[in-house]
Amino acid sequence: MSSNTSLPMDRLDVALGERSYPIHIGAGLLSSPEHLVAHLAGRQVMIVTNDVVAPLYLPALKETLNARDFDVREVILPDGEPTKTLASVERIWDALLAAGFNRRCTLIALGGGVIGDMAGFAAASYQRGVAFVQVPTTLLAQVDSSVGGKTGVNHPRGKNMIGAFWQPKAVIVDTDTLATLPARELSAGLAEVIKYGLIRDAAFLDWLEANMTALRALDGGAIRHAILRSCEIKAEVVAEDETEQGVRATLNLGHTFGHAIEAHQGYGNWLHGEAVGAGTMMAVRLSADRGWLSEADVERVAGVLEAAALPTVAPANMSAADFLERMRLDKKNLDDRVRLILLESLGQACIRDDTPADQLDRLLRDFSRR
Ligand SMILES: NC(=O)c1ccc[n+]([C@@H]2O[C@H](COP(=O)([O-])OP(=O)(O)OC[C@H]3O[C@@H](n4cnc5c(N)ncnc54)[C@H](O)[C@@H]3O)[C@@H](O)[C@H]2O)c1
Ligand SMILES: O=C(O)C(=O)C[C@@H](O)[C@H](O)[C@H](O)COP(=O)(O)O
Ligand SMILES: [Zn+2]
Repeated sequence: MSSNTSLPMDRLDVALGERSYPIHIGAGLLSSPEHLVAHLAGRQVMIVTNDVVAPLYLPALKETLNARDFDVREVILPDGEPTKTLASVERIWDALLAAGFNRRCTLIALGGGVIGDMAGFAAASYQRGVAFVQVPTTLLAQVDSSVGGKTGVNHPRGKNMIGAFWQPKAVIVDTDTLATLPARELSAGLAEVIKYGLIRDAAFLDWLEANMTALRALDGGAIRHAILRSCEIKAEVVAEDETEQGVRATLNLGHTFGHAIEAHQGYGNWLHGEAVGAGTMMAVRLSADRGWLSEADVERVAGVLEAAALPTVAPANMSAADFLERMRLDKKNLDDRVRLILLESLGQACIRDDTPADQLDRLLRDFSRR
């Protein structure tokens, strides 16, 4: 732990050469904006947020930046996954142009993953690229979406189909913001936390099983450890493979199925983390069908997902054909094979495009029948 303010704080770095950046994690960081201010490119600052987060956290952030003489503007978008569209990004571009902001401006993404992904894409594309800082306020954004530079929007045919890799200048995680997060959203974030244990750290999975009650009760120590270990794993993977040529794809465990669920159900009806929960169960079942996991492993994963109050079955209204139609469009596919993230063991992921068609079909039918 490093501490260069009066607040206890952890610091990690995402090692990407000249695009490297810090992740600061601590309680109350929004009220001590030094870390944020250090990463603002010039005086022009555009805060991008939504109408749920704005009343909670925008006034204090604006006040501290105004007090330091920044030219602070804001865009307040409607809440939710349905607004993760190019039209919303256009609203951010419009606000930047209306303010006369130049290439030395900085965007601040204040909110969950939806805001972070859109603000990041607006930053990647405004005047061919300006700085942005992530201030994630959901657990999901604090453990996953704020780190790694995947930015973009949804297309009706598929999740995150339009976007760019564009790294933030810093990630500022104020764990106090989780106090206002609805329980359903906390569970959605836990899906990505569980993912890290499954793909890369069996000991972390053991720890999650033992600490799920504390996490759901927002125990400070447990939350801090979960965020720190998740960010460490994500930073490590991203540093190894920034643009998903290989190992980064393992961060997609459960997502091929999950993204199909989100798009098919209509964006926002199943939360991203909920769809990833069900999708993870499908990937785990398939890994067992392929002979890599035991039935006891499958039960363990179902147990930890259920303890996090996440779904472990697919939506009743989705057929195998519905799944396959969406899965064929997945960004990981390189030719006409479906590329899936599976588990060789709990804590060890693999990337496979050799699932026999009849085995995949049986899995999809089994999950569709539940
Ligand atoms: N870029 C990446 O690497 C990456 C990784 C994972 C997920 N994602 C994307 O992130 C999105 C999901 O992010 P999310 O789960 O944060 O959803 P979200 O951004 O919709 O936020 C969830 C809900 O919580 C509200 N909220 C945010 N902070 C709050 C707070 N502190 N108190 C009360 N309410 C608060 C939001 O307004 C929203 O209603 C999806 O679009 C997903 O595709 C991206
Ligand atoms: O950072 C990554 O890489 C991930 O895959 C993290 C995922 O949790 C996240 O949902 C991501 O947005 C999915 O990316 P996509 O390329 O499958 O759209
Ligand atoms: Zn995800």
